[in-house]
Amino acid sequence: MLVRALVNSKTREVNLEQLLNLCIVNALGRVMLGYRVFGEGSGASDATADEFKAMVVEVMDLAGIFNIGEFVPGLEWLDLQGVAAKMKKLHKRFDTFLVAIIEEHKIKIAQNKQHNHDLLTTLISLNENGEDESQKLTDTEIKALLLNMFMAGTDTSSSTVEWAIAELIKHPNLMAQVQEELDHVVGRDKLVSDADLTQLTYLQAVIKETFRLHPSTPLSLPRMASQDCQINGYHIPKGSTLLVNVWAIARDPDQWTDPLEFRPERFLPGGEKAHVDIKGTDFEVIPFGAGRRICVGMTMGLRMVQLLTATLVHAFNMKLPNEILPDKLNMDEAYGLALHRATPLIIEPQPRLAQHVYRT
Ligand code: HEM
Repeated sequence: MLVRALVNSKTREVNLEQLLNLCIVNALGRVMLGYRVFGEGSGASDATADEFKAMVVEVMDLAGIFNIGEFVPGLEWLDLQGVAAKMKKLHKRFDTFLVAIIEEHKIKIAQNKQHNHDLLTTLISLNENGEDESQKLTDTEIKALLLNMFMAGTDTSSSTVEWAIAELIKHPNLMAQVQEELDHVVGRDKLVSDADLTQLTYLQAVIKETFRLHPSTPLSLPRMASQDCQINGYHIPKGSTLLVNVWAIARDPDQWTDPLEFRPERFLPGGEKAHVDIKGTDFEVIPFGAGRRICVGMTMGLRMVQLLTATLVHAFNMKLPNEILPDKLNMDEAYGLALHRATPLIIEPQPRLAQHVYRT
C-alpha cells in the first residue's frame, strides 16, 4: 500500500507522516480486527482515517500538557487549562468509533462471516465463552484494550520511521549505504520483505540509532511508586509519579561518544555499542521501556519500523521540496507525550526499482 500510494500520488510532494499513519493503523487493524481500518489500500485521502489520526494526535498532545492540576491537587477540580474537559470530549468521540467496530464484528461472528483469527474475535469469544464470570471481558474492557493498542502502536511507530527517513535524507552518505545493502541483499527486481530483515545489518543499526536519538515516548510512560523506596540515595514516597527520561539517558555523554551525532556505526561489529540492543536489557537505550511493563507491542513495532523504513529507502530516492538542501532539513522536535517533528517531513519520491515492481 505504501509503495502504491507513493507511486500513484497525484502531487509530487508527499506528507510522509500522514501516509505512514494510515499504513500502520491498517497493519494494526489487520492483526487486531482482521481487516484494514481505512480505505481500500490505495492510500487516497480518507475522512475516517483523518478523523482517527486527529484523535490520536489530540490525545498525545493533551497527555503531554503540563497540567497544573496534577501537580497542585487542590487546583485539580478547577481544570484551569481545560485539559480534563477536552479529554472527556475526546473520549466520547473514541467511544463512538470503537462501539461501531465492535458491533460490526459481533454481527459478522453471529452470521458466521468472521473467519479471521484476529485479536478482537478472541476477545469477544472470551467475553461470550469465558468459563467463569471472572474470565469474561466486558465490552468496556475490550474497548479499552483496542484503544490502548491502537493508541500505543500508531504514532510511536510512524514518528520513528519519519525520523529515520529524515536522518537518512540529512546524511546522504548513510542513505547510500542503506540502499547499497538493500540492493545487494534484495536486488532491484522485487520489494524488500519481512524475511530479508535479518540480513540487513546496516539498516538495523540505522533503526537503533534512530530509536536512540528520537525515542518516540521521550519520558516513557508515567509509573507510580507502589511503596516507599530509595533510588540512588533519593527517597521516593509511595504514590509518587515517576518519569524515566529515556531521551536524556540515550544522550548521556558518559555513555555515548558524540551523543548528538547520528552515527549508526556505533551499533555495528567493532563499534562502541556493538552488543547493545534496544529491547529493554541495556539501560542506556530503552525506547520501549524495560521490566515487567515493557511495551507489549515491541516485536511488532520494531518489525513495522524496520520494514517500512527499508521499503521506502529501497523503492525510492527521496528529495526535499523547494530545492531545500539535505543539511538544511529542520530537525526540531515538537512538545508532547510523543516525540514528533516540529515540521512534518515532506518528500518528493522518485522510483528506483525495476518498473514492474511498482505494478504488483
Ligand atoms: C516504535 C514503536 C513503539 C514504541 C517506541 C513503543 C514504546 C512504548 C513504551 C516506552 C512503553 C512504556 C513502557 C514502560 O512503561 O516501561 C509502551 C507501552 C505500551 N505499548 Fe508500545 N511502543 C511501540 C509500539 C507499540 C505497538 C505496535 C503496540 C501494540 C500493538 C504497543 C502497545 C503498547 C501497550 C499496550 C503498552 C502499555 C503496556 C502496559 O504497561 O500495560 N506499542 N510502548
